[in-house]
Amino acid sequence: MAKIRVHELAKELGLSSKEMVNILQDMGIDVKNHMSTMEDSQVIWVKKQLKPVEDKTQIPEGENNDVSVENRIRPDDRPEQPHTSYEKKGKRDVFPSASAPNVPLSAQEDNREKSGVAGQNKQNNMKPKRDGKGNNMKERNKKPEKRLGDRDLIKSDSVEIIDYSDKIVDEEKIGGKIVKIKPTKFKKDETKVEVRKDYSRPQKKSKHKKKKEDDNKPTPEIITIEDNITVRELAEKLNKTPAEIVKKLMELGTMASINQVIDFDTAEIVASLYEVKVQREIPEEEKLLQEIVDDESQLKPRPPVVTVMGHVDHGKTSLLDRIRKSNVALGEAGGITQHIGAYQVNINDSKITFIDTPGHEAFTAMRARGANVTDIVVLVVAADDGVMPQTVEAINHIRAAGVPFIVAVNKIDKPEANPERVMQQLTEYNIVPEEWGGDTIFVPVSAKTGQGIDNLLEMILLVAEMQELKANPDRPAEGVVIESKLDKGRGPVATVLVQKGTLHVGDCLVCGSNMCKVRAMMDDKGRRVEKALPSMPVEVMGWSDVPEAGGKVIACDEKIAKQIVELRLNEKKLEEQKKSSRVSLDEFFKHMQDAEVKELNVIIKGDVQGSIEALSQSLQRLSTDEVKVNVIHAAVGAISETDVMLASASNAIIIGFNVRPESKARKHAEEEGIDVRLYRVIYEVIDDVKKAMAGLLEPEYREKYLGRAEVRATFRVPNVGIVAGCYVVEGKIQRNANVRVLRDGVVVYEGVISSLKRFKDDVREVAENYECGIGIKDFNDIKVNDIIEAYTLEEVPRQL
Ligand SMILES: Nc1nc2c(ncn2[C@@H]2O[C@H](COP(=O)(O)OP(=O)(O)OP(=O)(O)O)[C@@H](O)[C@H]2O)c(=O)[nH]1
Repeated sequence: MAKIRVHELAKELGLSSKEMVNILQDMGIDVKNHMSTMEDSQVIWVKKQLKPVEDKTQIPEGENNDVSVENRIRPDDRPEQPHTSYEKKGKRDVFPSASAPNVPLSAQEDNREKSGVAGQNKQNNMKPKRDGKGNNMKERNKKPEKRLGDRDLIKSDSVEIIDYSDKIVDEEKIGGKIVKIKPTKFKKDETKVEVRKDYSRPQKKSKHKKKKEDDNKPTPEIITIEDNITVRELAEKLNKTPAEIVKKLMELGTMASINQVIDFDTAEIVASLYEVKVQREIPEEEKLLQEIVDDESQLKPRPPVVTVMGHVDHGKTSLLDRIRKSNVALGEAGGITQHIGAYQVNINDSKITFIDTPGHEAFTAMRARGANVTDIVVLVVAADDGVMPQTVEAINHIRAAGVPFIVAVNKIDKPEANPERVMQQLTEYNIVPEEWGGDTIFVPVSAKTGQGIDNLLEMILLVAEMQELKANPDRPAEGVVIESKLDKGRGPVATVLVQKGTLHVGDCLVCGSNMCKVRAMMDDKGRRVEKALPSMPVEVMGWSDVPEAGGKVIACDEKIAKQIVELRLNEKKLEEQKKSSRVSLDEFFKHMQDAEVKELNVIIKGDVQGSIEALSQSLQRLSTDEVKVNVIHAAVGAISETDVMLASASNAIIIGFNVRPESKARKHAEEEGIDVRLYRVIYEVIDDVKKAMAGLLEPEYREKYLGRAEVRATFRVPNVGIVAGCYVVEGKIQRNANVRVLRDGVVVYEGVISSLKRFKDDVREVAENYECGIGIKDFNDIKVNDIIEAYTLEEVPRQL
């Protein structure tokens, strides 16, 4: 049965997959997601429903300047039809029908008869059956126009309808075949329409075969599978033979052997062919550790977690120190603060938690590990220096994370301070102060004198209030490791920022493949504490090993913790064997086809601002309806480790234009599997990205010269052809090499070696100054004195 996937149909109709799924579900068609498949008859019906009504003048010029042919709008020149609720203005019906939908059925019938398409109509019990027997062969053999999406429909030799309904109220002509449609809802149980592609007479089943089928176990209604399953296992679950499943997969265009592993989505599609629902088996870890869903009523306000970012020397550390010390100076018990990676301050009965490691390295490193700890960012810009490269870098990091921020204009005590200039400069990055009509809070401060610090803290609380930051304190704790170290006296120690629940001494924690029975906890002032509430940083002792910074911490039962650690250790081993699955330009198209990626995030580093801007604009202009190119960061300078971290956190590729990665960054990129591409010509970048978007990015090949042989004699070998008796004059000749035949310095043929022999023996290689017999595939015009040049093609990785 011809199938079309929802995302294919969406593409054809110029809709996003999500829109298509929604529309189909609204129409009552049973589709789960973009990978779900639809029957021919459903596709035709849907297309009819989505038929546009406007004429070509309604298509705005340049509305769709998409490069892909499928997305180009073609005017619909059919008669006007009534609007349906699913009409899309400006989108053409890409399935031009030969039949006029508004023409009465009888008239269509006539047309068909005239065109000789319809053949004998057979009444088969209550199933009106229409086939093409006796049809005009010309019509049948005529190659229909090929269009994406309906290729399967066209491919069929004939289409036969078996409709159990009383009345057929619509029909469609496909590639010379008539399909009758009953436009009822297409929910599986409701529809009774079956479309058969096979035009041959239905074969009677042999009694023997029928009996065998009867013996078969019934097809289950629902099966449960994990993320992957072998074809054999799937067959067992579906009570089918593995061969049948292999065949089904082949029909779907997937060649799989019985023992091959297929993914969940593919298995789901196969199962849907038998109308079997598929449930995902819950992973072991999820079974052990069920996520606690907090009820809205249990949530209580929690302090905001703040990170300070900005350009080097603009005063991040000074500001953090000033805030911490001024807070201690306010007479808090506990005395001198100690550095544990984060601290809390009290302002008017409210608390603010500051992450004590300034800069976007820490911020993005956390995010790269999936830990979004920051609620608010304070962007420090020195009033005497203005916006600098790292300021811009920080802005991009903040935006990529989608975190609200406040601008602290620092060093206002300096005579040369010019806060207005900072405000002006930031407008270039769409950061506009509130007093100028924008929505960003700017606070002038001096970390040196303490001026404006209280105001800054109040503004932080204000932003926090607007965010309504809440957490449930009455549940087992969850948090994140901010810093960790191996302490000589105390063993492995980690600063944990509690995010949900309350952490108690004596709790059992897991973090990665580490466990901790909390022995003792210290707050940021070095005092022992028994418990830690949400947004509170505490130093935790009792770890089995040093947990990784950025690691997620979960409190649970000790027995469960042990099982989880064991599971994770096993997974870690498997992970190491697997290759990283990060987005690379080469793989982008594959992901895109799977509709996993619709956005290509790009980081651009270049030598001069001008070329970066040009490149950035050109790349963004490549965005189409389906694929968006996002330049998440563009800056002057070498590719740094933080760029790699940002790429890792945002699943981006890095484009270096006339710059190289720093050696640390290169190493990091390799470890993380980040695609770093270096270019010297702008159009090459654009070309590659374009190709990746169109799925055409081929690896580059470089020719590697092997050697030359001179033809000294030729022999005719029966059943083989002409073989050249040669002498290797330079280098070597390899059996698997590509060759070109040179005659008087001119290439007369290029091909591959079909045989390489030393005397009577087949050999893999013949070295310089040896004789050999060379046969060239599909080439017999070899002559004495010809030169055979051998070379191989080496794939040149496009990365780095
Ligand atoms: N006059 C004046 N100097 C300041 C102020 N804030 C910081 N400084 C000085 O600026 C210099 C840099 O301050 P830091 O706090 O180290 O800056 P940073 O941004 O943390 O720098 P890195 O840690 O190197 O990125 C130091 O000499 C500070 O004393 C301020 O408000 N006024």
